[in-house]
Order: sequence, then C-alpha cells, then structure tokens
Amino acid sequence: MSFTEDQKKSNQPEKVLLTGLYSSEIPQYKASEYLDELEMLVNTAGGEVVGKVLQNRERPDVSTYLGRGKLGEVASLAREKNAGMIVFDDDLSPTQARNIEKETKLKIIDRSGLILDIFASRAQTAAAKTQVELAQLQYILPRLTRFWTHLSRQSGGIGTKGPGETQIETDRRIIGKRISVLKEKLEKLDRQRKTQRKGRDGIMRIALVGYTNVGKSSLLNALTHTEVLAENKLFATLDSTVRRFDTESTTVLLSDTVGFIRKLPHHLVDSFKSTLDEIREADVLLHVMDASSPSVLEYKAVVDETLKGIESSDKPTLLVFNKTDAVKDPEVLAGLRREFPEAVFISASRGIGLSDLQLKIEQQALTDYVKTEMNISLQNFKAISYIFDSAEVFYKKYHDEHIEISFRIRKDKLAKLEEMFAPNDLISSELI
Ligand SMILES: Nc1nc2c(ncn2[C@@H]2O[C@H](COP(=O)(O)OP(=O)(O)OP(=O)(O)O)[C@@H](O)[C@H]2O)c(=O)[nH]1
Ligand SMILES: [Mg+2]
Repeated sequence: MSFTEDQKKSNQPEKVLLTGLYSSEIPQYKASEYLDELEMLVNTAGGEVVGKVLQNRERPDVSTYLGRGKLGEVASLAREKNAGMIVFDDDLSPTQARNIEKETKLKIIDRSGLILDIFASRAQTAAAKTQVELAQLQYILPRLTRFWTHLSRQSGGIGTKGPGETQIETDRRIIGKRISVLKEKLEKLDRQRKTQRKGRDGIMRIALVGYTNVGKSSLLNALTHTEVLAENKLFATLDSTVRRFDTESTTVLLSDTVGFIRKLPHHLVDSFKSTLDEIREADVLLHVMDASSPSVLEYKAVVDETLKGIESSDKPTLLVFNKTDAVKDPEVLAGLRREFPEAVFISASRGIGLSDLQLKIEQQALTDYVKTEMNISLQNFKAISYIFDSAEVFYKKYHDEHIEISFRIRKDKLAKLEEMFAPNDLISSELI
C-alpha cells in the first residue's frame, strides 16, 4: 500500500487516524509525543490527521496489535471522522496487518511503511531512488501475501481469496531478482563515488548529523552561503550534499546528510549504506540538535544509537545546539550549557554563534591536520604520488632532481609518508 501514491490521485488530503500503545515502560505522555511525531510524518506524506487513539497495553496483541475491542472502536471512530486509513506507530507483523485489514476494512500502514513512502516520494538522484526501491522491496517481500489480497480486492476480485501459492512464489522470485539487480547497481554507483572522491582526501571532512528537522541543511546554508533545500518537513534531505567551506586558516568539506528518526526502518539503514558512508568516512561529526525541542536529549540518544549502528560513534564530535532563538525558557539553555560545557550554541536561521562554531572547527582542524612544505627527490615517486593521493596540494614546482611541494595532510597520514623516505630522499621539510 502506498500512502503518497493514493495522495497523487486525489487533491484532497487523505484523512487518517493514528494509533499507538503506552505501558509501564512508555508512559502516556511519551506515547502521545510519539504520535505527534507520527503526525509530522503523515503531514510530510501529504495526509491529514483527524484523530489519535492510544491504548494502555504492556505489549501489542500478537494478532491485532490493539486489543480486539479497541480495534473495533478505532474502526468506528475512523468511519465517524471520514478517515480511510489507520496509521500504526509501531511496525506490524505481516499477520497483524492482514488481520487488522480484514477486521476494519480500512487501509492501514505502519511506521516503517510510512517512512519508506516518504523516502520514495522525496528521492531525487539515481542513488537515492535505487536505495529506496531496494528498501521497499525488502520490506514487501515477507508481506507478499498481504499485498496480494490487497491487490485482488482492489481490482474487484471475488471475495478475499488471494491468488494461488504458485503466483506468490513467482512474484517472490521476480522480486528477489530485482533486489540483486538493485544491489549491483548500488555497488556500481559506489565505485563511481569512490573515484570522484579521489583528490578530496587531503581536506578535512565534516559530516552534519542529527535527528530529522533540527536544522542541518539550514546550518550548511548559513556556513557556506548556499541554498540547499531546508524546510519544516521530515526528511527534507535524502542525498548527501558536499560543500567546500573556507575558514580563515583552513578548508573543510562539509556534508549534509539524511536525518535520523526513532525506529528508522532497518532496511532503510542497510540500503542507504552509500549515503551513510558520507558519515562513516568523515573525520569529524557535527551533531546538530534542536535546543528548543523538549525531547532534545531523547533525540540525541537516538542519534548516538544510530551512529553506533553504522560504526561511527567513536569519531571526534562537536555538539551543536541549534534553534537557540526559539528557546522560550532561559533556564533550559543554562541547563544544557551546564550539562554540555563543550557544546556550541547557535541559531542557523538568525546567524547567531556561527563564528564561535567556525572557531571550534578550525581548532579541530589544527589538532588533526598539518600544513607542510617539502623538497623531495624525484627518485621517490612512491612518496610523491602518495602525497597527491592523500593530501591537499597547494603548490608544486618541479626542479631538475627534486620537487618542491606544499600540502595539508592528516597527521596519521604524515607519519605514514615519513616512513616512505629513504635516506637523502627528503631534502628538506618544514611545517608552515
Ligand atoms: N527557529 C529556528 N528555526 C530553524 C533554525 N534552523 C533551522 N530552522 C528551521 O527548522 C526547519 C528544519 O530545517 P532543515 O535545515 O531543513 O532541517 P534538517 O535537519 O536539514 O532536516 P531534514 O533534512 O529533514 O532531516 C526549517 O523550517 C528551518 O527553517 C533556527 O536556528 N531557528
Ligand atoms: Mg536537511
């Protein structure tokens, strides 16, 4: 089922009901914040929320998620409010989804399905489109029987009887084939990306990371005076954009990345590998947070956890609290300052605190990188080509028997370079 596809057919926003659970572990106010976030997702997908229902249950019912009675109530509320769809805050098992559809006769979608839909409608580049399609197919595969009953009903098939097993088996094979084609395509795109990246190696790479909608793209725009799409929607950014950013003493490459969210479908994380590589390969992370959100620390934990999942949690990280202009209570800011004395406090949209941030970035560059000028014997072409591959070269001049070269290089790479010199290869070397 596709939320956004249905949207395109009619100009009326699809009316939906949201539902979720609270328990001794997730208090009611938390669950209701989660539904607010789910509402943002629905709005982003072009839908309109006409009601929200929470049920107190320790764990979801294995066959219908909500208890049967509650599900009946939700279905009648949906009819009363003219809603044609129920959105579940948790992921439904294929069995739950099938049962709920049967009982309510309403369209249903779960959190992962909704996020996948949004990603699909926002993907622009070949890479993002391929990554989303792969995630969608991986999501559909175990749910194939349900999608089939859905299709046969849509096309006015008789009763709810699905097609024979053999048809489903055939489809499963077709989808499986398509998945391997997409994986191959992504590998090819990955190789292209790696070639394009050659030559940027000597420059410090910083990735902007953070929860969705915290202002990462706005910060990229503010720092580099460019116009990347920034808007009050979730997942405005799907593709990573890289911008060169010159400070007084150094140059860095700043990349904007896809925002994280609670319960990001794991298929998405897997298939967005090449987009997330931008984070994995960065030297430094700027973890951007929304200081004006009451859930700021919870979002921080989600981001930390997601970074761990992509093996990027031990990188040097600058904490950046954005949207300070929108914080009503000064005590909130004071509290954050006390708890995170190293953090930088900014407002990307008002341009507050940006020079402070710039300074922190420069300091970081100074600790990790050095600028040096060398005179190297042309005999040692191995060392010279290593410099061209892994450093940013500012200046070079060939003499009869040596090259004069100035470059910026990461300290660990400099150490590796120094090991390559035989006696007399290095005529002179000076930090600049
Ligand atoms: N009040 C206030 N709003 C801001 C600030 N920075 C960004 N915003 C707003 O926050 C919203 C989200 O900004 P984006 O830059 O798109 O956020 P993002 O983190 O890139 O979001 P995704 O790409 O969707 O993950 C937009 O409506 C911005 O105008 C700020 O400093 N103060
Ligand atoms: Mg963005």
